[in-house]
Amino acid sequence: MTVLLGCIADDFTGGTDLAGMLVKAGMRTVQLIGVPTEPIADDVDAVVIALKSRTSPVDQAVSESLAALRWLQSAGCKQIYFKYCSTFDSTPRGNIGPVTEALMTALGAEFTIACPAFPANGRTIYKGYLFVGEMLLSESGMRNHPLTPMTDSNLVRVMQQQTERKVGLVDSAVVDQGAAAIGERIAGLRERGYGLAIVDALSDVHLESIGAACADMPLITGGSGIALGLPENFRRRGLLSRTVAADVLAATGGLRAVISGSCSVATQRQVALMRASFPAFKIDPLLLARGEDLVSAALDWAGGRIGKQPVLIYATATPETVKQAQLELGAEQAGGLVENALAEIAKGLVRLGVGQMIVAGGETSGAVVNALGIKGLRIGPEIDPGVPWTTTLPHDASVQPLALALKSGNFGSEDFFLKAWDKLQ
Ligand SMILES: Nc1ncnc2c1ncn2[C@@H]1O[C@H](COP(=O)(O)OP(=O)(O)O)[C@@H](O)[C@H]1O
Ligand SMILES: O=C(O)[C@@H](O)C(=O)COP(=O)(O)O
Repeated sequence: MTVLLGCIADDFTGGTDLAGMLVKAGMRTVQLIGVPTEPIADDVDAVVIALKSRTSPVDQAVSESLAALRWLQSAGCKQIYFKYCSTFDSTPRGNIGPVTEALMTALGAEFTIACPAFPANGRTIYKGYLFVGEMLLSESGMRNHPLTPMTDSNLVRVMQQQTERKVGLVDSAVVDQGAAAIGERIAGLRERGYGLAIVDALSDVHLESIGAACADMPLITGGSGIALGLPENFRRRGLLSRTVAADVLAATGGLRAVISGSCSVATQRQVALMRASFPAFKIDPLLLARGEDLVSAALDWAGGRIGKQPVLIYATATPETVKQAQLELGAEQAGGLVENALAEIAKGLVRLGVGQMIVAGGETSGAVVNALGIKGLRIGPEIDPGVPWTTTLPHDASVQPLALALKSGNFGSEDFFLKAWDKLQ
């Protein structure tokens, strides 16, 4: 088996976002949860190893990323991709800079790019400044993120704080001119001692040009956007088929459920719409803290209702309600209580016969995937930009695959929880 592209993602939903982009562009892709201990299937063009390293201590993020790199190198990968968030989520110390630097050193890479742009989801970069929709990153909701508040939109500055290597810029005027011009600018930067460049991108055409310009780089770093242009590089070299369908999943069946622990604006709208016409059960961290057995209550409730239509179990709440819970319990304890409860509920739902499940929220997805003991996911068709359907890789041939959609808090249209099922066979 030779895997063409090896990817390291700093969280689980970010991993499926990237994997979905690769599948959309024609690469058969699996996402592995952590560094695998067992061999993977032969029919795979790209592997994403999903870590939970976005906010872990720098040393831990670096050592886990290097362990992932070693596995990807042993699988024969021709190029390595480090995936982080399209809003460049990181603390001033890292982990984007230190992990990038460690991967560059291990790969002997003298230069790489950093490009979190994802225009389809409103993340664009202009003159090195990251925009979220109409707003600068530092004016968006990300300025209040509990773990990685982003208060500077200038990515050259942000990245330079996190790395010893000199950080430059490939601006949109150059990117507009296409791959050859980007390559020339990069060569110029390298001559002047730069080791990294933030690359502007405002459109998918830009992403494709950037992908083409990076064909020979041992390491690429970014959000999922620039993955759009990479498969074509492998096709041009005759390494990737133009005809094999990449998004085919094993058939799944069973009951349907949505679990939501995300309190992001997009998820709040999605939960409100689903609650209006489907059975819904709310998880309140304050009741959990008082020792109420909401896991059994939710499963008893679901057992009586779940059938032809999906059910929703959610902790999603407004910022005021979340703040109140955090004041009483502490942010970490409130989050942990909810994550544990939702993960136990996910296990119970599978026992009840759920075979198709949507999970909303990055941390929530991590908790659910770990509780279900999932080792890997085969990536299928896109539901909305950044969110594909996946099916669990069988760890035992007798176990039916589970269809899972791991939705980043900020992704997906308002009717995401209603329409997603139509994309399953
Ligand atoms: N009602 C609530 N009160 C306090 N914390 C909550 C509540 N609902 C969810 N949470 C916590 O908020 C965090 C949401 O993070 P996450 O799942 O990553 O979503 P997103 O992708 O939107 O950031 C989780 O730790 C979750 O347990
Ligand atoms: O690049 C992105 O925006 C996403 O793939 C991502 O990483 C989102 O993280 P969460 O919001 O924590 O799910």
